Amino acid sequence: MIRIFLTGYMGAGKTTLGKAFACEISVPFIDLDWYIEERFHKSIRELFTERGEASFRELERNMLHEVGEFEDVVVSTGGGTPCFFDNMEYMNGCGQTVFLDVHPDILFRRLRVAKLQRPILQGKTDEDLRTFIVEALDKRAPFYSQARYRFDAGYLESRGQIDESVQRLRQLLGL
Ligand SMILES: Nc1ncnc2c1ncn2[C@@H]1O[C@H](COP(=O)(O)OP(=O)(O)O)[C@@H](O)[C@H]1O
Ligand SMILES: O=C(O)C1=C[C@@H](OP(=O)(O)O)[C@@H](O)[C@H](O)C1
Ligand SMILES: [Mg+2]
Repeated sequence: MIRIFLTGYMGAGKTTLGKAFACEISVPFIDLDWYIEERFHKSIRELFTERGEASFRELERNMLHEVGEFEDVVVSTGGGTPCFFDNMEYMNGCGQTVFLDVHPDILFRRLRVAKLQRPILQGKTDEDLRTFIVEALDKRAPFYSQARYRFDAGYLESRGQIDESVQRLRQLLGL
């Protein structure tokens, strides 16, 4: 049985790599954000706005427990998932956890063009965004570092790099 959780900051590549990796090893893929959006018929952005973050985190935990029961699955979590409740402990208890480690400069480059979909980054100037990423990584590091594996996901800019990363992840996990 294969149950893998990909964790890491926004823009680390959890969705991109998770999807390609699951396809490569022929295991169903679940992106926790998409799973939540389908279940509630709302975007993550709407759920944040309507309920507030605390309530979003509760439903995120509930949905994590739901997908954590699936057998043979690659799950891409949301960037904040490991940092609330005992979510990290839960994931370590039922599957293999991977922290996608990416340098803040690369995260900044990716997120400045993809911040609209992410409620937490809304309305930030470039300067704000850079500082915000560095500070958030500092706060979240104690959670991400509890993942069993650490993977350098700084190379996802082209199809070729994604393929190469998929193979590297495969080796890391011995699959
Ligand atoms: N070459 C690139 N140039 C700009 N943005 C990129 C590039 N590659 C990926 N991104 C962006 O970086 C983010 C990383 O991918 P994603 O898999 O969504 O990360 P995560 O799920 O960890 O938040 C995406 O939002 C994507 O739009
Ligand atoms: O870091 C966070 O707190 C969040 C990350 C997002 O997922 P991605 O990391 O896939 O962008 C999404 O769950 C939500 O916007 C909150
Ligand atoms: Mg994602």
